[in-house]
Amino acid sequence: MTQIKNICCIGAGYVGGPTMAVIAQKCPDVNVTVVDINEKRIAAWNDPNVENIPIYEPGLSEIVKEARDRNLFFSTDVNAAIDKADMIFISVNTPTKTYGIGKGMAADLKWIELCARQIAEVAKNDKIIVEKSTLPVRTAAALKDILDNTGNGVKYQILSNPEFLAEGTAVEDLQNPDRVLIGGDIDSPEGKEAMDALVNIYATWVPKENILTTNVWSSELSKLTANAFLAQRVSSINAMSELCEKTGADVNEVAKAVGMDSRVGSKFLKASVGFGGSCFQKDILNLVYIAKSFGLHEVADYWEQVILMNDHQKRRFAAKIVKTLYNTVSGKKIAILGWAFKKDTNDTRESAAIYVTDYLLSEQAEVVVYDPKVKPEQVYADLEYLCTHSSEEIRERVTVVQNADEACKEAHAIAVLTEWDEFKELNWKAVYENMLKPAFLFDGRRLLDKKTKEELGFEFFSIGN
Ligand SMILES: NC(=O)C1=CN([C@@H]2O[C@H](COP(=O)(O)OP(=O)(O)OC[C@H]3O[C@@H](n4cnc5c(N)ncnc54)[C@H](O)[C@@H]3O)[C@@H](O)[C@H]2O)C=CC1
Ligand SMILES: O=C(O)[C@H]1O[C@H](OP(=O)(O)OP(=O)(O)OC[C@H]2O[C@@H](n3ccc(=O)[nH]c3=O)[C@H](O)[C@@H]2O)[C@H](O)[C@@H](O)[C@@H]1O
Repeated sequence: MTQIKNICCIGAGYVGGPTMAVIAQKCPDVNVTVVDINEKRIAAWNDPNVENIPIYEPGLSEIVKEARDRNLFFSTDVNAAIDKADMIFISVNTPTKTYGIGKGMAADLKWIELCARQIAEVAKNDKIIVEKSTLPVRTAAALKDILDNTGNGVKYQILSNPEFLAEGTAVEDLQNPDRVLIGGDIDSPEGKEAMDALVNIYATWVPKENILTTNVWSSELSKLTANAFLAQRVSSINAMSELCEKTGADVNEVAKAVGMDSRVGSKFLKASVGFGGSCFQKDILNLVYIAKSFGLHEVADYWEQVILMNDHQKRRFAAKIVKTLYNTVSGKKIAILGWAFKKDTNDTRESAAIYVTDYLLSEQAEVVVYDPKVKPEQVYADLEYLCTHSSEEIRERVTVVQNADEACKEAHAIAVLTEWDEFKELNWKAVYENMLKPAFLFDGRRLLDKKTKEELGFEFFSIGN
């Protein structure tokens, strides 16, 4: 049986970093090297002060502290790590294509292909390649094509091992996963052996019955399907939130009543200003693109509606602010509480806050942002990326401050866009007193209690109520 001694992971991002840290923690006899072309990111992973690692996740810095320089290494020497490894995880970014065929929908596999070509060039002995990135179904065939055509006699097994962690709970999700999914060439002895090698890594801490093995295509497609199902639940409850606002029903009560049916389940039924994050939108768009490319237009339209509903939810929340403030926010100060796409992460990719702020800027608002974990430069970069407003305008009209009280001072309105716990604990009485009146409070996360806020004097609006 193949005994894995050296693992290399290409990509030291939100998935590669935490996933490899947990493997290194649980398997002290395996050397794990995480490599990346981004020198700044690798330097941050190696920062002597472990609090400065580039990704904020509860519990992660402790694990890095325990394993780093024991059997967990971060490096920019990609070739050396590939050469040494028996097993190579590919955990690079697979964003939506921004050019050419499939622009705005298909996954851009440029970075995946570069990894395959680099492995093909460097490898001198047989390797197990593990797709950790989220990929379109049948990508393994393309990888195999590239790897098998070098003519240097090296043999590869390609496994699909999609990651299901959610940001903000990555460590907990990795340590106690609902399931680990491994797809491989189940029909050949070599394929089976490679799968067993990866099963054995996870079996160090995951019960065997939670480790699922399938063929490669099922594994690749299951990841896109899982994200589509999760996002679809959020869009479904968000659709109901708008109907609740018109009818006097309360979306939290509806979600509870519906979710208590064990066939439905209670998770992922929290109405919000819209889902964000680097993956839901990109993975569903990718699914839509794949369906279309097979001519399955009804399938494509069905899933696309999840995205359209999400866009609508973000837009209607921003529009509600403008309409409530007497149809104009021009020159008015709006405080944005929370910029990350969910609490307990510093990741802002596709965060609803970006789109709401962009909308408010188009209405000429003055925006003040506070988020406990997001740096000012990230806020500016996120807005600039949309290209709706010039960099000068954004820097003139958007201010990023260091605490919530400062953000809310003399504001016309507050919008809560990330459900950080600390926003619940603010001195809301003082916040109210320091605002212009009437003081409007828009809760995009159903985080705050309506009754107590109204008692303080706020004009309070929350999603689905
Ligand atoms: N962020 C998340 O919570 C989850 C993400 N995924 C999937 O995992 C994959 C990675 O996602 P993230 O970690 O969020 O991305 P990320 O953007 O945080 O990290 C990717 C890293 O790969 C590096 N990279 C790209 N090409 C490279 C190359 N040729 N050689 C060396 N390094 C290279 C980049 O510099 C970057 O640091 C994506 O396919 C994503 O869909 C899956 C589950 C959860
Ligand atoms: O492939 C991925 O990247 C990951 O995508 C999601 O994880 P993540 O995006 O990190 O975070 P989620 O907890 O799923 O939240 C996504 C968005 O939906 C929102 N959401 C979530 C749940 C809910 O009930 N309501 C709601 O609005 C969150 O606020 C957030 O903006 C999935 O939950 C992970 O299983 C998957 O591995």
